[in-house]
Amino acid sequence: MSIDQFSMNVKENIRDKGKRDLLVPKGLLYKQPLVLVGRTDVATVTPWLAPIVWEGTFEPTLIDAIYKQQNLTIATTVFAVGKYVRFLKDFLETAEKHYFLGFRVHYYIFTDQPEAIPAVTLAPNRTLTPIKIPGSNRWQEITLRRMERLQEIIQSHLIFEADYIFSLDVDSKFHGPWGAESLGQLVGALHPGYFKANRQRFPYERRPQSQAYIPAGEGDYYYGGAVIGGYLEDVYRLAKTCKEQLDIDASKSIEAAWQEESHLNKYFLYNKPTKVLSPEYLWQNVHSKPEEVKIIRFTQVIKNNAAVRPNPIKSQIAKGY
Ligand SMILES: CC(=O)N[C@H]1[C@@H](OP(=O)(O)OP(=O)(O)OC[C@H]2O[C@@H](n3ccc(=O)[nH]c3=O)[C@H](O)[C@@H]2O)O[C@H](CO)[C@H](O)[C@@H]1O
Ligand SMILES: [Mn+2]
Repeated sequence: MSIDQFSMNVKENIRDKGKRDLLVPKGLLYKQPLVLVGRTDVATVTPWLAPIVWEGTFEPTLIDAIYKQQNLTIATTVFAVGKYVRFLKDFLETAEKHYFLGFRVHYYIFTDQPEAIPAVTLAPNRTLTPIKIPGSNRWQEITLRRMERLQEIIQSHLIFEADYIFSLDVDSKFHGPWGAESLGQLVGALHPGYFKANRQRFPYERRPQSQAYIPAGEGDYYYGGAVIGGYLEDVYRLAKTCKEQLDIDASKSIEAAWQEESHLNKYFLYNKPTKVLSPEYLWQNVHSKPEEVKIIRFTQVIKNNAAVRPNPIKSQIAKGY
């Protein structure tokens, strides 16, 4: 399928469903939005005027009511290769308690062991499709290959089946509500290790030979590779671009500091996300919870990399925190 054909299919898909207007059910009651009252301890908007989503910046009753009317399907892709299948049970069980409750969610589990997917009871309107892929003896290969798989599945299936997509790390658990406030055209999440850091400290790729190179003095935020979301068309373009950049790097035998996460950061620098999720949506319990983080919605579980990765390397076991 050509890109033009693909874009047309996406547009048809959207037009047919008549979605994306923010229609509110008549008579819905919610707290008055006040122009002079809001979060003052954190930035709630980027310099390019994309919302940064924090507790207290949105009204869940209102947002959910708006988006429920759109009859959406949220595709959610998760990779569980090798020993990472052990994370699926908690991931799915906690997602069923907190993630897009009341919405149609379609999980796509990419794994080398479909038989090891645990039988978790899903709420009505929620389904799970296993997709068998080969294993690998390098964890870096598994994480970076996600971009290629994402591109393929969006193009071949998801544009016909879903309205939004999230790609999430499997070594994660939900602890608090994650709903329609996270939806947008192109969505990234702030990495919990760097939201207070000076941009000089961000672990961007710093070698000019890599396509993921970000020069000193540039960069907005450090985004985590564990959460990518948006419209299918936009995430398709992101995945396709990152995959191409990863291939160019591979042809020069260079691998960016944090694989596809480095390429994602490069992409978001020049193709800004339209919505940015605060670290509430990507937490790690190794950090003590600061005052600004009122609620933790999604965390990376503390894992013993040596025990779960096919090729643990000491220097890569901890990222600058
Ligand atoms: C919090 C966060 O933003 N994490 C990112 C970070 O390290 P992480 O330490 O979070 O990377 P990770 O080991 O969790 O790997 C990322 C994901 O790849 C999959 N996987 C990985 C290895 C394996 O053997 N089997 C398997 O299925 C699995 O879905 C996992 O969640 O950097 C990685 C790239 O270097 C990814 O960008 C991660 O998203
Ligand atoms: Mn992870």
